[in-house]
Amino acid sequence: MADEAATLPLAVSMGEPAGIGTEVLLKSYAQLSQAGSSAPVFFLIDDPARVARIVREIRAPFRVTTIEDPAGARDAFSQGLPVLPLRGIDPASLAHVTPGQPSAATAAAVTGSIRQAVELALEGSAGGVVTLPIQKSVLSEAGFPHPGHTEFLGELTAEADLPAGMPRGPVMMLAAGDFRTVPATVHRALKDVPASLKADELVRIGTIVARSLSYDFGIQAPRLAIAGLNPHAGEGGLMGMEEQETIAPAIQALRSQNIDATGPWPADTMFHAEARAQYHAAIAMYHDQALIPIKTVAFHDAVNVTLGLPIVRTSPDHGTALQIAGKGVARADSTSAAILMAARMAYSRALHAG
Ligand SMILES: NC(=O)C1=CN([C@@H]2O[C@H](COP(=O)(O)OP(=O)(O)OC[C@H]3O[C@@H](n4cnc5c(N)ncnc54)[C@H](O)[C@@H]3O)[C@@H](O)[C@H]2O)C=CC1
Ligand SMILES: NCC(=O)COP(=O)(O)O
Repeated sequence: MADEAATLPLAVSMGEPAGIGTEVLLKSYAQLSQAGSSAPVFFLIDDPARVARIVREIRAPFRVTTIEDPAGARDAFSQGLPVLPLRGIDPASLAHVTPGQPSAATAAAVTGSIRQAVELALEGSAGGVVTLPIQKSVLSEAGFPHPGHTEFLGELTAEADLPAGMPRGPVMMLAAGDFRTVPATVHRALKDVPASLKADELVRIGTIVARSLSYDFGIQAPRLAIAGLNPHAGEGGLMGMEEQETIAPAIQALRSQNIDATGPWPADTMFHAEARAQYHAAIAMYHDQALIPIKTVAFHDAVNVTLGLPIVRTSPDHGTALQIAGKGVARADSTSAAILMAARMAYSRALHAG
C-alpha cells in the first residue's frame, strides 16, 4: 500500500447524520489508521464540532482534527480523524440530530457535503470521493431531485473530461473481491424496467464496464457475462422476447467491438461460484437482479463503485441502517473496503495519467 497511500487524500461525504455513516467511518479510521504511514489518508466533510461530540460520546481512543483544506489531511491523519468543515452550511442545522430519525432539516448539509467532495476531486485536491449512505426518501422530501448518488454524481461531473477512451457513465457496480455485478437499470421501478432496456444503452454500459475493468482495476482482457431479463433467459421466446430483441443484439454489438461479452444467461444460475469463475463482471438487467446475489454472499465486504466518471467514487454497499443507528453495533468492513478500493483506483488512475 505504500505507493497507494502516497496519492492525494480521499474526501468522505458525511451521508445521513441520523444513520450509521459517522459511526462506521470512525470505526474505519480506528482500523485503517493503525497501518501508520501505509494507510490511505482520508478526511470527512462535516461539522467538526458534531463529529467531535460523537467521538467523545463513544469514548473513541482518538480525536477529531479540524483541517482548513485537503492538503492538511496528511499531517493531521496520524493525530486524529481530519474533518473539513462544510462550506456554506450553518452547523446549527446539524445540532439536533437524533439517531434513527432522519430529518429534511439536514438535507442541505448532506447534499452539500457530496457536492464539496466532488468539487475537491475535480479540482485535483482530493484523490477521490467515498460517500457515506444517504436516506434517499428524506432527501427527496427536501426537494433533492436525484434517486441516489450515482445519478447526482453523473450530473456534478458532466462537464469534466474523462480518462482517455473512457465512455461517460455513471454506471453502478458492486464489487467484493472478484465478484462484480452491474445493474443495467438502477433506481427504477420494476414495472418500468422492460421498456427502459435499450440495446444501445446496454452496449454503452458494457463498454464502460470493460474499459473501467482495464483502466481502474488492471484487468487486461475483461470477460462480461450478460444476464437475461426473464426466467430461463426467455426460454427461446416462450417467457419473454427481451433477450432476442434487445439483449442478444447488444451482446453482438459488444463482441463486434472486441469486448468479450457472453449471454444472455439465465440469471438464476449465473452467480454460483463456478459460474462466476467464467467472467470478471456480470451485467444484470435491474437493481435487485444485480444486488441480491452479491449482498447475500458478501454484504459486509462489498463496495459500491461508480464507473465512467471523471473522478473516483466508492461507497459502502449498505444503507443508513436507521434501526441500529446510535447503538454502536454497525460493522465498518464495507466502509473500510470502500476506502481501500478508492485508494487503489486513485493510484491506478495516477499511474495511467503518468
Ligand atoms: N449509497 C447509499 O447512499 C445507499 C443508501 N441506501 C439507503 O439507506 C436507507 C435504508 O436502506 P435499507 O434498504 O434498509 O438497507 P440498509 O443497508 O440500511 O439495511 C439493511 C439491513 O442491514 C443492516 N445493516 C446495514 N448496514 C449494516 C452495517 N454496517 N452493520 C451491521 N448491519 C448493517 C441493517 O440494520 C438492516 O437490517 C434507504 O433510504 C436507502 O435508500 C441504501 C443503500 C445504499
Ligand atoms: N442499492 C444501492 C444504492 O441504492 C446506492 O445508490 P447510490 O446512492 O450509490 O446511487
